[in-house]
Amino acid sequence: GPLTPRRAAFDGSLRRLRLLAWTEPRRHLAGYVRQVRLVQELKENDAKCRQAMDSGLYLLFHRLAPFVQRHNSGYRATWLPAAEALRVLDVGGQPPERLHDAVLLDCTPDLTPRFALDTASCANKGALEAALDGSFMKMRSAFFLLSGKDAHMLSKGQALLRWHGDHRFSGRSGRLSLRDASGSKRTCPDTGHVQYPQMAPVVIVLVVDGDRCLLARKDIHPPGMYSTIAGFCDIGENVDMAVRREVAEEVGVTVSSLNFVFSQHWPFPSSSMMLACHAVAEEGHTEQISVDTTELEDARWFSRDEVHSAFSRPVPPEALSGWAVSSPEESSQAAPGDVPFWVPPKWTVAHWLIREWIQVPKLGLMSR
Ligand SMILES: NC(=O)C1=CN([C@@H]2O[C@H](COP(=O)(O)OP(=O)(O)OC[C@H]3O[C@@H](n4cnc5c(N)ncnc54)[C@H](O)[C@@H]3O)[C@@H](O)[C@H]2O)C=CC1
Ligand SMILES: [Mg+2]
Repeated sequence: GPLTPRRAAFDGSLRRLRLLAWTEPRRHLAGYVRQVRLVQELKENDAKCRQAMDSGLYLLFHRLAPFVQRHNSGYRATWLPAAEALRVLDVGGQPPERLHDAVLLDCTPDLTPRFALDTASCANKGALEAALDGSFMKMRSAFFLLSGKDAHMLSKGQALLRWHGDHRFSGRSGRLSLRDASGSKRTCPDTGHVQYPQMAPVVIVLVVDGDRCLLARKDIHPPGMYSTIAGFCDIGENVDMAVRREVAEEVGVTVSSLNFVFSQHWPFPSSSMMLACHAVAEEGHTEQISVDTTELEDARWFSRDEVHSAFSRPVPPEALSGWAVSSPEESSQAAPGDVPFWVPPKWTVAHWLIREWIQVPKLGLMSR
């Protein structure tokens, strides 16, 4: 029969997952309404948005690489005031009008608008880095080195800047389309056709069968890492259809029930909306996994104990740096088998889906 997605109501444990969503605490509710309404106004009013750029805060990028600074023993994202952003443009030999290339991200509780600006027009990246005392880092590295909040804002900024770079021309007329002041849409000058920034919906699912869960790896993954099943939604599908199809396609297992758990924006390789679920394997269909080897290198059942010990082992650093790879050439060269089984690092949906299952023993039975 049809699957019924349900919002899982795990007390307490779901609160930790909210770390990934960055919703404002309740006490700021009235302020929150003012915040979102201001953002909406800036999206609709070009003159007001350009004016807001003079007093905004900026995250800088260079050819989509986010600017980060050393902080304590790690790194942090840096919000520059408009005057600083203008100084950087000046160092890069660019006129102040370039500030208007920025895209609107959000605004702070004290109603300061925040933007992302790509300094790609400044050819000398090194000069900018020297002037700023920091560096432009590849997103794949920055995402895992920063706090969750910083990683989220950088991935949002990069996603929006990338979208503009990839959608410069109208799909209707082929002419250069025009962005609005906030960067929240592009309009075709001939036809008036409007395009909005897009995310691709992706389902990601931890399939469980009693006391074991199904994990898989691709050949581009670093050695030893097994993750959850994931796949892009086909056009016209809902979440349950996509989960059911992806699991059947990739590992030949059918699932009988499904809990939607949470969602996350994922910047790699471009913008995805990860819809994270737990699903229960259909009884009698769990013994033979048939792996689609065009997509996966291996898939197998892991016991709760195996997964538990994977969480308690430190992740090898070389494995971590190879995690978010996009092509086999980029992936780590260590031979498989050298590294014991480990799960994807924090800030990944896969990590939280697996952790949640470990911490809530009855999870797999919730909607049976
Ligand atoms: N944050 C996390 O924990 C994880 C995130 N992911 C992400 O989920 C996404 C989907 O996972 P896959 O197994 O690669 O998907 P998948 O199983 O759908 O296979 C990828 C193939 O789908 C096709 N495809 C259909 N629509 C597409 C679209 N809009 N963009 C790109 N390809 C599309 C392409 O032929 C592509 O080769 C990836 O972007 C991956 O980075 C995957 C696992 C864990
Ligand atoms: Mg897949």
